[in-house]
Amino acid sequence: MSTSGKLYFSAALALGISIILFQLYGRGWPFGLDVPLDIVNVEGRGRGLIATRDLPQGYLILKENPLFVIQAEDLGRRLPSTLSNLDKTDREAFFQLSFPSDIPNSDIPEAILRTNGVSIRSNETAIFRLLSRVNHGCSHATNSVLSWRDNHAVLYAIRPIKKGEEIFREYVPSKFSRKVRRDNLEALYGFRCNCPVCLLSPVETEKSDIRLSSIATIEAELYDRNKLGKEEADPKELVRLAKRVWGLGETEGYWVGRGRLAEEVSTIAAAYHDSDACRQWARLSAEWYGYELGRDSNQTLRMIQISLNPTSHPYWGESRKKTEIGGPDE
Ligand SMILES: C[S@@+](CC[C@H](N)C(=O)[O-])C[C@H]1O[C@@H](n2cnc3c(N)ncnc32)[C@H](O)[C@@H]1O
Repeated sequence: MSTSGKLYFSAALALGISIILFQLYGRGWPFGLDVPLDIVNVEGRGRGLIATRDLPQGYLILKENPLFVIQAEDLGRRLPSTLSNLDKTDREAFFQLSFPSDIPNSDIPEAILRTNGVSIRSNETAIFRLLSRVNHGCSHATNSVLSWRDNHAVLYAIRPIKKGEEIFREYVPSKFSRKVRRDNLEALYGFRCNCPVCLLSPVETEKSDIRLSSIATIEAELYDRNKLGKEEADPKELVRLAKRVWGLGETEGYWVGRGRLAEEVSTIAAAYHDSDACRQWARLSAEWYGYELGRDSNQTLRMIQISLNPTSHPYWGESRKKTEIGGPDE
């Protein structure tokens, strides 16, 4: 090979290796974002992420390693050493994240952490370059779900997202009236929610509030596990409640938690010995866990396993009564 050929080959090899390393370490494409997202200013919410093309339901929008993970307690002592252990690029990325404007300089690091920290396990908070840019959206504004795997976070599209749409996730559950949601967010995160659902007209807000409050009340009753298998529990009534929640969620456009809801009904079916219903509800649950948490998530795989073998359900035959529950379409 000629000298110029060797040079050309080495340059191409070096470029290839650097691209692979960037991908592996989740830093993204060196000349821009390697994800179908852009960071833009959004009215009333600072900066946010928008989709740069249509994303289908269940799409893995982002998979990201945190800049760091920190124990939530005793932050004042841990944060300075955590930041000084970061390399220069990561430290700069941290200081580019947002924080309230009225903060004295000495409090900025902690303010950045509080504004952008994502709770990943009980008592652990993580900071991300990109995921920390996702704004909160209540109810049907939420179009993505963030979950934590062993050492990285994933963000899935819970519904199809159009090119130019902002990506929202729930910082806290939003099955409350607008006033309660906004007060919660203000108390916990220090901002007044300006998501599209909180900006609905008073008439639309009232309708949405009624649906969300009903979902919360009915779910609380449904998830009261003690009811399962008790003599007084009426499995058909529990399934009716689950279908009611599903229907209200459909009208509201609020789909977060459908994997768990369908799993609950598969559990009722298992407890009351209805293998057909258990199989069908477990299949539905696997489908929705797939959208929310990924098709390779433990939850999805567990529900696929149950759909293949309903009697392997841990609650199989828990009740002495045998009852036909019926599938999702009945
Ligand atoms: C994790 S950061 C999200 C990214 C941030 N908007 C930015 O400019 O980098 C959280 C902060 O964004 C703003 N924010 C997020 N969701 C919001 C919403 N629904 N309404 C108003 N502000 C919001 C608040 O200032 C909040 O403290």
